[in-house]
Amino acid sequence: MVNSFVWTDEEAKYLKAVLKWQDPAGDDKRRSRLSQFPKPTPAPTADITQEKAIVGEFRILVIGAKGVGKTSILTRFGRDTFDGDGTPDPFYERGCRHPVDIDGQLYMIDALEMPSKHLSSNPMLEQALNITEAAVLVYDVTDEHSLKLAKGIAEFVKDTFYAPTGAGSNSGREYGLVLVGNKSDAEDDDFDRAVSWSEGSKAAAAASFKSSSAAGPGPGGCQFIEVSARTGENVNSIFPTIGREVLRLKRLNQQRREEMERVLMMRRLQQRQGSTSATTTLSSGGVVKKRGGGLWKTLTNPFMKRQAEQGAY
Ligand SMILES: Nc1nc2c(ncn2[C@@H]2O[C@H](COP(=O)(O)OP(=O)(O)OP(=O)(O)O)[C@@H](O)[C@H]2O)c(=O)[nH]1
Repeated sequence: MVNSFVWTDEEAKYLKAVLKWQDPAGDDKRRSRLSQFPKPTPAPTADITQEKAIVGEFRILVIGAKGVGKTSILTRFGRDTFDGDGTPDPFYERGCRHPVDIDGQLYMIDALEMPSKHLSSNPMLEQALNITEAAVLVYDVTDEHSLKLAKGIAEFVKDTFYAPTGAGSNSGREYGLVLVGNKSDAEDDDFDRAVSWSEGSKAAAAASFKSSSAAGPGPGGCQFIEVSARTGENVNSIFPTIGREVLRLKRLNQQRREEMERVLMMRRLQQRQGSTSATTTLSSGGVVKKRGGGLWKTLTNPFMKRQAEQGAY
C-alpha cells in the first residue's frame, strides 16, 4: 500500500483527546438528534472501492467560523445531499470518511470537523493540526468576518509549521491548505455576497507559505475554491485538490531530505579523506568545495545553496 498511514500511539492519544471536544451535554443532544434520523445510506462511491484498492489515506481538518457550512460541505461530499432547513445531517457533524479518486488512484479522506467554539483555544487548534496533514479553511461568501477568521487560522498554521526559527514543535513537517468560499449560490438567492471571488483568491495567495527555516519544509501553496454545499457546485474538487497538495509536499520534502543526505554523505567522505582542496560534483549538479580547512559550499541548486547559507550543513 502506497502512502498509507497507521495511527501511532501518540496520534491515537491526540485523536482520543480530539474526540473529547464534544462536551457531554452536546453528546446527549447529538445522540437524541441522531436517533431522529434514519441510518445513513452508504456513500455513493461505495462501488468504486470494490473495483479499486485504496492506496492511501489523508487526515484533513475542516475548520472555519460558526455557520459557514462545514457540516453541509461534508454532507454533500459524503452523501451528496443538502438539508436546507438549517439542520444538516448530524452524521457528518464531526467529520466523515469517504474515498476520492486522485489522478486515477483511490484515497480515503478522513475529514475531521473542528467545532467553531474551540477556535479561540490555541492549544486545541495546535492539537488539531498535530493529528492532521492538511486543512480545509472554510468561510462564507456572505460573511466577511468569516474570511477574516479563516485568514487568522492560516496565519496560525504558518506560525506553527513555518516559524522562522524552525524551533516550533511542528516545524519540519509539511502541511497543506485550501481556502474554500462556501455558499457561492448566494447570488441566486436572497443572500448578498459580501466577499468577491478575487478577495478570496488574494487571501489564498497571502496564506501560501514560504519556507524561511533551514529545518522547515518546502514551500506550500494555498489553493482557492468557491463552492456551494447547497447546489453541490465544486464540492467534489475540494478533497482531490487538498490530497494532491499533500502528495506534492511529501514529494518535495522527500527530495529535500535526499539532497541533504547526499550532501552530508559527501561531507563525511571528504572529512575521512582529510582533503583540503577536494571538489566534488553532486549527482544533482550541485558542487561542494572544501577551502582552507573549513567546508565552503557553492551549490548550484538554489534550494541547497539557501540551506547552506543558513548553515544547515
Ligand atoms: N445558501 C446556502 N446555504 C448554506 C450552504 N451551506 C450551508 N448553508 C446553510 O448555512 C447554515 C449553516 O450550515 P452548517 O453546515 O450547519 O454550518 P457549520 O459550519 O457546520 O455550522 P457550525 O457547526 O454551527 O459551526 C445552514 O442553515 C445551512 O443550510 C450553501 O452552500 N448555500
